[in-house]
Amino acid sequence: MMCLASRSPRRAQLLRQIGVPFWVSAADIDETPRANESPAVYVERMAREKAQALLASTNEVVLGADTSVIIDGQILGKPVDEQHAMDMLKLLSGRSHQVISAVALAQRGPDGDRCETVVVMTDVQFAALSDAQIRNYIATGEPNDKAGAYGIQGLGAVLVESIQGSHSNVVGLPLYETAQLLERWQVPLWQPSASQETA
Ligand SMILES: Cc1cn([C@H]2C[C@H](O)[C@@H](COP(=O)(O)OP(=O)(O)OP(=O)(O)O)O2)c(=O)[nH]c1=O
Repeated sequence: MMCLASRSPRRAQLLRQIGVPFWVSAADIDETPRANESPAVYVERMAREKAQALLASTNEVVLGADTSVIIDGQILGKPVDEQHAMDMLKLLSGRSHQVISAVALAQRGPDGDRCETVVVMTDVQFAALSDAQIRNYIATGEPNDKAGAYGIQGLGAVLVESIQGSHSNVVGLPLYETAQLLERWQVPLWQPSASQETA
């Protein structure tokens, strides 16, 4: 059975949505971007390192993923505190930004490790937010564990005017592209036993 190398409840739910059976095991990796590393390269490297970190402990296919918000060439990860969340939401207010997610599949093999990645970008147009709206949103606690300090799948839907591209990519796992990758690796989808919780 596939291993999901992620502590994100969103990623687990998205995988269940498409009926992929999996178990969860996550390792800690250093998530610091390298000097002059482009956002797409960084996000892809993070997905790969999250998956590869588990190859020492399983022979199964491992899926790792990473999501970052990009604005003005800057990579926004998760806010470290409320001030940081406020700064991020002010920056996003009234503008469009990119959400980049990468998915990596990795597996040990007799002839060496295998790894394949896919990187997906979605444009997100934010509404113009008042300071009071930003404060109220932060007070809900939703921004805490999310790249760019918002969740499009939750209360944050109110802040998003429109998107161009994949919605699941913004939530943390681009389902169409992930399914294509899984099919190439012959990992089964649409298994009834895996999708019960979201049916
Ligand atoms: C932009 C956006 C991000 N997010 C979340 C998805 C990711 O969980 C998180 C980005 O952080 P990540 O570092 O990509 O993932 P994670 O630390 O939550 O989980 P793991 O590394 O164990 O896989 O932000 C949303 O849930 N909704 C959104 O609209």
